[in-house]
Amino acid sequence: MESLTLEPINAVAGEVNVPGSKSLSNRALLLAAVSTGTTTLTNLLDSDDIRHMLNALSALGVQFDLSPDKTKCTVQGMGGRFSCEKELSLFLGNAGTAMRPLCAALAFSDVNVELTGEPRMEERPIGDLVDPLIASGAHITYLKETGFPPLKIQGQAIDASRLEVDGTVSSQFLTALLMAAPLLTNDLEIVIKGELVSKPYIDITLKTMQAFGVSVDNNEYKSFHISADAQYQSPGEFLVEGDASSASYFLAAAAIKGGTVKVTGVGKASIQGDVAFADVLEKMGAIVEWGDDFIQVTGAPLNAVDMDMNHIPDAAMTIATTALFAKGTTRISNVYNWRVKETDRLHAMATELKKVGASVVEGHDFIEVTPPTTGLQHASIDTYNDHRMAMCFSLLALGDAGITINDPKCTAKTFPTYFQTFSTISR
Ligand SMILES: O=C(O)C1=C[C@@H](OP(=O)(O)O)[C@@H](O)[C@H](O)C1
Ligand SMILES: C=C(OP(=O)(O)O)C(=O)O
Repeated sequence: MESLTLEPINAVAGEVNVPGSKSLSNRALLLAAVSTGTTTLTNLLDSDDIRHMLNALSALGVQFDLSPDKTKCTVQGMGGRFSCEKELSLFLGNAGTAMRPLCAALAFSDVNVELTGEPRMEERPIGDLVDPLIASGAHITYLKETGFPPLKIQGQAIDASRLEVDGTVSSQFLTALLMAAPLLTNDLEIVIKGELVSKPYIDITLKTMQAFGVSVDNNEYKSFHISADAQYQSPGEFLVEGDASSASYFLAAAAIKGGTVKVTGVGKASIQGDVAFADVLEKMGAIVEWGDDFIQVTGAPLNAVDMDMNHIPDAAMTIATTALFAKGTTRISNVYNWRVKETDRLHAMATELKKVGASVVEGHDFIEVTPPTTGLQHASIDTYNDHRMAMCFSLLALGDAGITINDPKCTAKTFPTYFQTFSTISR
């Protein structure tokens, strides 16, 4: 297997313009496809997850023009539901932001499709989305395990007026229903069962829908109402913000090493909840400066934190490796759903942190990390086909022992050029 050894880095400094947000790229592509009018998306992310969405849209007959560097895409909106006579099989890799939203949108469309993915996708739950759709008349079948992809969808117009969705495992199920709701011709009430996780991603969904002309009544994240006359209208142009989760690695590097790093493309005007990662660094002792379109961090001695990080599930992983450079025991709590993402992230993180000498407690929904007293050890880190494992553990190069990352190309899911970009802030 390919591996990459990072020698110890003496200092970090510089400026990084992060690539476009995965969450916004895939939401905006889907909404542009079902809008009336033509949309030009700029600063689109070029990565595996986005490629899967683009391939799916293309197979469904959506016309778009992608620039040679794949960061600008002009989409001809279809003005409503998908319609395709051919039977299709759409391979969506391990992209949750393609699988879940396409599942709901296609269930309401005139299509006959199978949605498939990588082996890990077949272990990532989707029953909390599919079951309420089936209960309201959609024709969806599980092709292997009940509750998991692959799926067969025989889409059709349904006249559901109320859907109940469990919010305790993934916010992407609610996101999928919200984005698909305007494809129905009636009023829809979506009611959340249990405590909704990853709430800021719902804000991304609602704000993106708003940009495409649809307002949703949000009753304190407990229920949502979409009116029968809601219809997507192209905004003409849509600028994808830089990815706030991708920004976390560069900001953490500055916090750990003591230099100053400025990340541009995302800032205090961002609609992504993961910008709150910078607040965690500040709480740990780093100095943070904000602009509308940038975040700048200057390092200082770091102290451990004990925090509920349910609101920033992706960037919270970066705190787990940053904790190796902080004084005391860091506790990241209320992150049960790390277990159902690209890998079981609680277990993977605990296993690999132990390899560098940390003391780790892996709980059902939390992790505690205490740095070793005798210095970090060099280790060969397994990444479990999880882009964030590779990116988080690159921060170990800021210690005295360096680090070896196995399968570094797994960052292609959201950040194919990660290691090149990381080297630009290394001094
Ligand atoms: O809606 C989104 O764009 C996402 C929601 C989050 O998932 P969960 O809601 O499953 O926590 C996040 O982890 C994922 O990377 C992207
Ligand atoms: C959980 C993630 O991805 P997905 O969109 O596939 O859920 C992630 O990018 O960390």
